[in-house]
Amino acid sequence: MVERRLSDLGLTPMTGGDVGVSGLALDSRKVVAGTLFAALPGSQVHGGEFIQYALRMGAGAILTDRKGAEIAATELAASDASLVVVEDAAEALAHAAALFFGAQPETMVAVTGTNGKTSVASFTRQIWEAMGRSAVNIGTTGVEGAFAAPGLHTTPEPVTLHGVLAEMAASGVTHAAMEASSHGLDQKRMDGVRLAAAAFTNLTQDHLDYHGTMEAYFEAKLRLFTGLLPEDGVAVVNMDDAHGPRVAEACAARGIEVLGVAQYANAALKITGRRIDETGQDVLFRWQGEGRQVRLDLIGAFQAMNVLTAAGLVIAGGENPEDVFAVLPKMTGVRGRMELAARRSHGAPIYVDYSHTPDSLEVALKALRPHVLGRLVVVFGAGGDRDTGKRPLMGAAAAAYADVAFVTDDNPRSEDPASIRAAVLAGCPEATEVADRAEAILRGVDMLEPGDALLIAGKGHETGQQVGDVIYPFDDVEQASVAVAALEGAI
Ligand SMILES: CC(=O)N[C@H]1[C@@H](OP(=O)(O)OP(=O)(O)OC[C@H]2O[C@@H](n3ccc(=O)[nH]c3=O)[C@H](O)[C@@H]2O)O[C@H](CO)[C@@H](O)[C@@H]1O[C@H](C)C(=O)N[C@@H](C)C(=O)N[C@H](CCC(=O)O)C(=O)O
Ligand SMILES: Nc1ncnc2c1ncn2[C@@H]1O[C@H](COP(=O)(O)OP(=O)(O)OP(=O)(O)O)[C@@H](O)[C@H]1O
Ligand SMILES: N[C@H](CCC[C@H](N)C(=O)O)C(=O)O
Ligand SMILES: [Mg+2]
Repeated sequence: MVERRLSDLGLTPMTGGDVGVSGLALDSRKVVAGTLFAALPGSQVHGGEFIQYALRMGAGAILTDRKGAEIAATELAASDASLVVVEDAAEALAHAAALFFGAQPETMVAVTGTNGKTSVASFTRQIWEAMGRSAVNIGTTGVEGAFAAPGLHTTPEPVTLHGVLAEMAASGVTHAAMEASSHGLDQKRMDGVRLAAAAFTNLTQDHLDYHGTMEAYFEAKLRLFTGLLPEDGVAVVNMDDAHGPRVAEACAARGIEVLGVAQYANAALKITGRRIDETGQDVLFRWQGEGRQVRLDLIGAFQAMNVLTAAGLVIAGGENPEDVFAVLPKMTGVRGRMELAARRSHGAPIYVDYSHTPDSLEVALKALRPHVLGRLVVVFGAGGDRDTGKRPLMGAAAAAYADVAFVTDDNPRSEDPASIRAAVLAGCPEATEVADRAEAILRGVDMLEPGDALLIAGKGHETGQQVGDVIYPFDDVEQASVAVAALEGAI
């Protein structure tokens, strides 16, 4: 078993010796003899409350802040475990985890923003792979690519993160693109990652339950550029977004090179034209003033922005731009993002998309509109135990950009599903309420006529419907086919 001294992890004990620790844990329930337990402040409770249990399980060292040390003062005084007290225990843990596990892929990039992180991370990995690199993307969909692991968090906590980074580096992965969620940035989950580049996609309303205000939400995202990206790193910034120029300014103030991406504003990588067709789009863009054309088999202008943002990250990571542009036509859509899930026999398509914010619902519906001759139907809901303010705004987006809307459940979690639906319906009073998601999908599919299209929004790649603490198996893509088969009698 690997043992590392506290000093090798950048930690100086206040009491006790420079002991060796055999593992790291930020959850007391995972402590075994010899572990360093990091007692971090939480949103519900301070981890200091659990120091007593960690000590009972044989923790060799405790890392915490002054408050944590105060909470467990009696137990700590009675224990011979080493105690490290720092101002910011989460940050210290992130760096300690990076040192404990040691290796990470040589080239790592990160992407933040309200929408598009998973898509950009996946396209970045796809570009690297098409260029012959051993690459992964890490985020909402787990670890995908040359190394696979299931995901729990969009940005995993540092012990899990660095454990998996070291494993993938040992197995030969050299390139990784990861999602930086606002929770992850705020909780310093990825402070120990060495970044070559970082991207910003956009900022619109989400997660105000956690951050309180849009400004605090933005500040959390900005940390990627002001706190994590080193000065020799490159920032890839969507200059069309209202917050893009602020990200660029913050980078410039630190001497960080900015590579802008845009379709409207000025930028190094700029989309200048687009022709859409049934299966995708031909995109004209300029790179440092020179025009180019690329074919993308992806639906939606936003996907072209995501692909170019990924191209920017790969270029920023040191690859030759010509080689990068040459592989862009190979990009395939990300599971559950504008995925063609099924078709009625008369041709009407059914798309599944992970839009679960007001902006992404609007973006997804607008992206489909030019492909639809008849009516655009949407089935959607809003998650429980999440930002409540976004519910009527999602309703309003559906009312404005779809012709017919069904409001249903999407992971009500601990909340009363009917009141979530009522909050959504406040924004789209003409929508039809159908509590059961399978039934809502069936009704959406049933009403499709030739020329119509259905968007099933909100769950994307998810395979469960969480009601209370129970996750029932549920897959929108599968339900789309089930509905078509049920209606057309061909299972
Ligand atoms: C709101 C939030 O981000 N919560 C995360 C946070 O928990 P917390 O601050 O609420 O923790 P707490 O319950 O107050 O406990 C404080 C500390 O005591 C520890 N503890 C707790 C109980 C115990 O018995 N022993 C113990 O040691 C906890 O591990 C924690 O370190 O730290 C925990 C440990 O890392 C996370 O598991 C937990 O994620 C929860 C489960 C969660 O749902 N997070 C979501 C909202 C999230 O992070 N989402 C973003 C993506 C969002 C997006 O962009 O769409 C993500 O990156 O996945
Ligand atoms: N660049 C973009 N601008 C606006 N909307 C987008 C963009 N990219 C994707 N979307 C929309 O947002 C949805 C989620 O996309 P994606 O999973 O890539 O985002 P994410 O940031 O990883 O989300 P999460 O925070 O839940 O992990 C998509 O299904 C699509 O509807
Ligand atoms: N990462 C997002 C996922 C939301 C997906 C949607 N299906 C929901 O449950 O709200 C969140 O935790 O807010
Ligand atoms: Mg994601």
